[in-house]
Amino acid sequence: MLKAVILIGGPQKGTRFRPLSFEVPKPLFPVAGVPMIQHHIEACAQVPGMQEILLIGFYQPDEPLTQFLEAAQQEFNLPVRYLQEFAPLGTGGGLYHFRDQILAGSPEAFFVLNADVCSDFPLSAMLEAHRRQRHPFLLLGTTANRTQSLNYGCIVENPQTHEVLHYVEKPSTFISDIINCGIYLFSPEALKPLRDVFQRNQQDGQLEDSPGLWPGAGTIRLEQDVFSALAGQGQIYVHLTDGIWSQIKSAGSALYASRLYLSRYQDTHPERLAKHTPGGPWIRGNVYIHPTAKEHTCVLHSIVGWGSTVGRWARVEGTPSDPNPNDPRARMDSESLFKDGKLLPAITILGCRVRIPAEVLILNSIVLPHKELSRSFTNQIIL
Ligand SMILES: Nc1nc2c(ncn2[C@@H]2O[C@H](COP(=O)(O)OP(=O)(O)O[C@H]3O[C@H](CO)[C@@H](O)[C@H](O)[C@@H]3O)[C@@H](O)[C@H]2O)c(=O)[nH]1
Repeated sequence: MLKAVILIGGPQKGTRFRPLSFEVPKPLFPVAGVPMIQHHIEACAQVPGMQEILLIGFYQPDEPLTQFLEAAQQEFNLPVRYLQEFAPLGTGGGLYHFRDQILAGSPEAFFVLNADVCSDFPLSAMLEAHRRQRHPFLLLGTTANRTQSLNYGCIVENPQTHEVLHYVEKPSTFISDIINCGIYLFSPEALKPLRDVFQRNQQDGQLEDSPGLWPGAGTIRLEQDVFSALAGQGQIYVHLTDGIWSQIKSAGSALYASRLYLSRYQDTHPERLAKHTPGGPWIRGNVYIHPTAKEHTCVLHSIVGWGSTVGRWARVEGTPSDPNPNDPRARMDSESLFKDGKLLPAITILGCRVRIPAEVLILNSIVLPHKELSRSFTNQIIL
């Protein structure tokens, strides 16, 4: 029997996702037409023996989250429950705090997934690898180029055994081009080192300063406190993948992730892709059309918030910030909005209930919710 835990964080996280995260918590933001974590849940539900999926985070369980959980339980015929941390306990604190719930029913192993990643989730392959060796920790790893690797957890492996010999979270200089995907398979024994960190934290008192995290003993950073500490001791292994994978940190990366998932829909969900119908729009590429959308305008490389309207013959356009197509190891850059005091050209984002009149151009701009524009704008943040 297996379980899965999805780490969904909380309201202080996902600030690079504003203004989109004002309307809906980031883990529920639609990517390729469905909430971001629905892709995770679908992948977990397909693994034979999956018994339960637990979401751990520090959001208040509000209406959208409750509705999502109910719908997911029905669709996948599995318990999908939310466990709320009393404070931000870090990526490992919630796992330790809710250990009894995770281990209830004695699962053979449990997956742990960061909510803000897009992947084809090779969970069955990870399970096979785990069953061969039964090590406490199995990390999914992929490659990144030298510069971009510094934005991730970096893994030095033994290429023969795939043991993790050295792990550094977001190093300041190059360590390895193998990066941590934030997708793990843990055996029940993995909770023992978490208990050791908890007990050490209790003895040592005040934790070293970790911005945004609760300063109590219950806070555990999976990456620094566990992976770095246990690397080279025969407990942590890496499973390498060259499948699709990207982080979803900003609106630009959500758009890129949508593209990756849409390209998989041909195989996984052909019913979600728009088809050409007589008299309907001409469909080029892999397209998801929201049932409420009416097409009579040009929207490119943009995210349009709920309830927004774009007038006829208007053009809403952004500049995609996709990884360099000429570098097979390139990943999304952790984008910053400004360079040398200037707004960088990026995707256009319309917050919710924005009104764009007919026949205007909105280019490389971010429009905050509830704005009614009366003219064209280029390279602006409209407050
Ligand atoms: N429940 C809970 N979840 C949390 C907390 N803090 C973060 N998370 C969740 O844990 C995941 C990781 O978040 P970050 O702490 O922001 O780390 P990161 O910068 O995304 O880096 C992590 O992911 C990379 C891959 O995307 C890794 O390369 C890196 O090593 C690390 O694991 C996200 O899904 C986030 O919502 C917390 O206190 N509580």
